[in-house]
Amino acid sequence: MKLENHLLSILESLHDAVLVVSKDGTIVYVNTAYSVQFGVPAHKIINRKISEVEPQARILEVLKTGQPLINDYSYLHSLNIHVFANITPLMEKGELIGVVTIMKDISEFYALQEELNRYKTYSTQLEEQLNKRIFSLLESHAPGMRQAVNIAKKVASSDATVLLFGETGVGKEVFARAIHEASPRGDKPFVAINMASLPESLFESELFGFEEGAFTGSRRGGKKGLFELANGGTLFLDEIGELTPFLQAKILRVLQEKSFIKVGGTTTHPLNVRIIAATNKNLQQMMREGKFREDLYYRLNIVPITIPPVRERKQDLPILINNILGELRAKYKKQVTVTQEVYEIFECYDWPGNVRELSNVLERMIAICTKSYFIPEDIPPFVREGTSLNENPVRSTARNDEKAMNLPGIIERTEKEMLEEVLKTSRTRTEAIQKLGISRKAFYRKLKKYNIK
Ligand SMILES: Nc1ncnc2c1ncn2[C@@H]1O[C@H](COP(=O)(O)OP(=O)(O)OP(=O)(O)O)[C@@H](O)[C@H]1O
Repeated sequence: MKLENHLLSILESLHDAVLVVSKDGTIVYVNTAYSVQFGVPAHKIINRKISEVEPQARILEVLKTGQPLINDYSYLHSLNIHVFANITPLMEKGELIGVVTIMKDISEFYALQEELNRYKTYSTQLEEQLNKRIFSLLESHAPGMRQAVNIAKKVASSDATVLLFGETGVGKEVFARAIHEASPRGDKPFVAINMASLPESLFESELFGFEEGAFTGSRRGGKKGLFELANGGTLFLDEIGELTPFLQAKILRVLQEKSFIKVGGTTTHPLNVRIIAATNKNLQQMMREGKFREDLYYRLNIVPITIPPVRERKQDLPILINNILGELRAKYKKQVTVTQEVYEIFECYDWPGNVRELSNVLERMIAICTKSYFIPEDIPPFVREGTSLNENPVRSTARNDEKAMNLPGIIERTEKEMLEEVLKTSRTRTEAIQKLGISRKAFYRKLKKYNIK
């Protein structure tokens, strides 16, 4: 078979549209696929100039440059379609004699792509809204806390292991739950395990479960362990710093092998969980002292997030109080508000037990409160006293007798002296505000109250 004789038949048999223009831009050929796909009979287009038919045709560019355009997207105004085309110069003896275009109508694909993009935008918006709701408890004005929340939001969508650092009661579990809920595993279980409360003897059966007959008196049908209950979801390993070296080795093996064997069993069960661990211990220090395994530390410390204590984010007290009171109001069926004086006393306390302590204090206050607002007298004495005692132990000890006589007066005097002292040793008022750890508003209110210029 002599191919040259059959070239036209070959072009006619193609399913892609073919259009050939001569050097001067005249359309000299379109194949049947072109006419069928675009609904243009050959006689209506042949001998017309491409520049008239489609003034912005990319073919004109190839005619001008002699350079091919491969997999080139364009929109054909004359036909109202989107096409992908290979536009190739036809050369003879080194000279351009025309251009051949092979195109595919991708309008349907294009429409689907557009729809997909619309859905993607919509799902991103929904995800953002969901994230906003999930992380709403962790809203903050403090840079350290905002940074922690931002990392949590970013890492939520992945399966990366997260290690949460923070003092007791800062909200490590609240963070872990938020990361879980915002993750693709959000509709699967979230299982929290407090490592400090697990005795070594029960560790394996609690975590891995046991098979029927694993030991005398073991339950019929065996028992699922926490690892199995968390399957597909998130496992929150709280107080990881409390694990004994023996248990550290056990946990490490499971994390390395991503599988576990039930007590009394031989079958290996795959572990499909996302791990979030938390500690209030300095794990690096523990590693240096040989109390925490390095390999376990590095396996857990993929994405570390440090949650600052409340004393470093006192500007968040109104948000935290609002969050907590929201629940307490419903629980106690009382509509209680917080007065400015109460805020100010709260701001001066260091909250060593962090959000948990704040929550307990508010609950204690709401439980005994008979008015529709809290006043300083509703605040437990240790918080009110902490206001002056924490700030200057020497001065407060010296005034113990006086304190017993007139506590509010002493608090005020001490506060005034502290303000004057901090102002004296600060270059700017902003610096003083930072040192005092109170809001700008509270700072200026106090200056006015004590007539400090
Ligand atoms: N941002 C917040 N808004 C409202 N309540 C919060 C917030 N953060 C924490 N809490 C509440 O404070 C208490 C302590 O929080 P959580 O248990 O998450 O702290 P933790 O750091 O895990 O504590 P621990 O170190 O003792 O395990 C809980 O009752 C929790 O609901």
